[in-house]
Amino acid sequence: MELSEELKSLLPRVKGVSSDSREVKEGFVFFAVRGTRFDGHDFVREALQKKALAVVVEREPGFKDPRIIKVEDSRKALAEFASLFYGKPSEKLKVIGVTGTNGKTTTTYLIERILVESGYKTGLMGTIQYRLGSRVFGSGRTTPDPVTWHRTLKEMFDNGATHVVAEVSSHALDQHRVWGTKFEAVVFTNLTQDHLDYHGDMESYYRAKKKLFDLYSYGFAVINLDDTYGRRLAEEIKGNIITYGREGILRISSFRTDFEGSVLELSFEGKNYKFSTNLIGGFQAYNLSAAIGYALKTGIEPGIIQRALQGVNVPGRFEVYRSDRGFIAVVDYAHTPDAIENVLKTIRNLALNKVITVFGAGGNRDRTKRPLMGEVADRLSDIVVVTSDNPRDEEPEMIIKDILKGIRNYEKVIVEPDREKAIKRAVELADKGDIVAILGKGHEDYQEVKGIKYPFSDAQVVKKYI
Ligand SMILES: CC(=O)N[C@H]1[C@@H](OP(=O)(O)OP(=O)(O)OC[C@H]2O[C@@H](n3ccc(=O)[nH]c3=O)[C@H](O)[C@@H]2O)O[C@H](CO)[C@@H](O)[C@@H]1O[C@H](C)C(=O)N[C@@H](C)C(=O)N[C@H](CCC(=O)O)C(=O)O
Ligand SMILES: Nc1ncnc2c1ncn2[C@@H]1O[C@H](COP(=O)(O)OP(=O)(O)OP(=O)(O)O)[C@@H](O)[C@H]1O
Ligand SMILES: N[C@H](CCC[C@H](N)C(=O)O)C(=O)O
Ligand SMILES: [Mg+2]
Repeated sequence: MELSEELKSLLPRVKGVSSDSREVKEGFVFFAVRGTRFDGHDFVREALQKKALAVVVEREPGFKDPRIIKVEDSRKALAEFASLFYGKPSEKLKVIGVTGTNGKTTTTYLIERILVESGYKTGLMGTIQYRLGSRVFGSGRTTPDPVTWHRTLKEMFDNGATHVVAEVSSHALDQHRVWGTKFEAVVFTNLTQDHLDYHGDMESYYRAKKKLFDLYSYGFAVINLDDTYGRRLAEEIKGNIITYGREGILRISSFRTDFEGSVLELSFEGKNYKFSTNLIGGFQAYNLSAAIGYALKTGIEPGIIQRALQGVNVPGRFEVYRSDRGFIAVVDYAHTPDAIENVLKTIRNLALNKVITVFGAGGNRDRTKRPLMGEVADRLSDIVVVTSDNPRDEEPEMIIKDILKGIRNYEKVIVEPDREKAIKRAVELADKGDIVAILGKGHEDYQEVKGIKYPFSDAQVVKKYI
């Protein structure tokens, strides 16, 4: 989508860009976008009163002003304009976008490690934070609004970055948060149930993800062929695609994992490779394959890839804590049915004795995944402690009720809405050879209740009681 000459002609005089009237100052261009809670068009007058240079709307606000400019899609116009305002940073960098239900954070950390090991100054943007090396540029949404997105790319470029690896969420794609970005490569990890509260159904969820592969410009795509939607995507899009999986162009031939780490054997373009990593979990075969596929395609030496994979640290993903009472606790970010299935299958295989699972579900998120999470935890655990995650604006007891609907063996279930008490209880129940899985919050250092983020960390609580 091209911006109008009228809009482009403003650029030399623009002092700032925003879609939030509360941030507008003199000389800003304000973009009115319709959202889930507000309609930005209700704040056009406020922006004009604050001496905005121009106000971009999708529909006439019911009064005239020479500064009002009408466009077809104000979200796209906002992102495109922000990109121009910040000097089209994605065209000065190599931007790698990773999307999918699970594995985005892990895969971006893997690619960042490999690029840094190769000597590239590499930015990272995603769920945990936006950083360049140890310098943090922000945090918040997994993928931020368009102004934050393009500004952060510019700031990273100004600080010497040559590459930026970023998670691109389905919400972001649906809201055109990264519109106007040119990608070096785009990666699809998998698509399983999550965020149906927002997308409504899996088809819409898939269509949102697919935008990254058919509406954006990129050099090549890396797609998981062992995922149903990945296979469909690889068939539906045209372009330079590297598939990965048991039958991919990058073919996984074997994978072993235990508490010491994992070994992946694969073949790619007629050569066989063997990589070892400190990461643990059967599902890591796929995150590793996506990252290695990107690296090999861009000509990074296997020896450098191997060195990078030895020391990967993804906060809150399969963090292992050992007790001197002979059991292990694992803190992990799994908060969807598929993620819980994947992490508990690995834990089931590694446990010498019982598996005790502690988890809840986020409030103001997909309600329909809750019983499915309960069913998986029930099937793969010996004891299940159902507790709270981030209740947000919902009642914890109501969220727990939704989860219990998926559980059949009530004799193995303990309900404890207080997350610290739930973890304490699980650790007290653990015997030698057991594994206690504490799922859903991972790296999060807060518990969000009715708009307030109270300090809370699974890892801190585990260390207190283990
Ligand atoms: C459902 C959703 O994605 N909402 C995001 C979206 O808000 P929205 O478009 O619905 O905006 P709104 O709040 O209705 O307001 C509409 C417009 O009016 C403007 N406004 C509003 C008030 C006012 O006084 N003046 C004014 O101009 C707002 O600035 C906005 O532009 O755009 C906002 C600005 O970028 C985001 O902060 C907000 O994230 C909410 C808080 C959120 O919780 N989002 C989560 C679900 C999310 O985005 N998650 C994904 C995926 C997570 C993952 O799976 O990893 C993520 O990328 O983080
Ligand atoms: N490739 C994968 N397939 C299935 N499950 C995975 C995969 N990678 C990680 N997981 C599980 O999903 C959890 C989330 O992983 P990660 O944070 O990398 O995903 P994400 O896509 O960034 O999630 P989010 O969308 O919530 O930010 C992990 O803690 C692990 O339990
Ligand atoms: N512990 C969080 C993880 C989800 C966070 C992110 N994926 C989102 O949906 O905002 C929750 O279940 O609420
Ligand atoms: Mg993430």
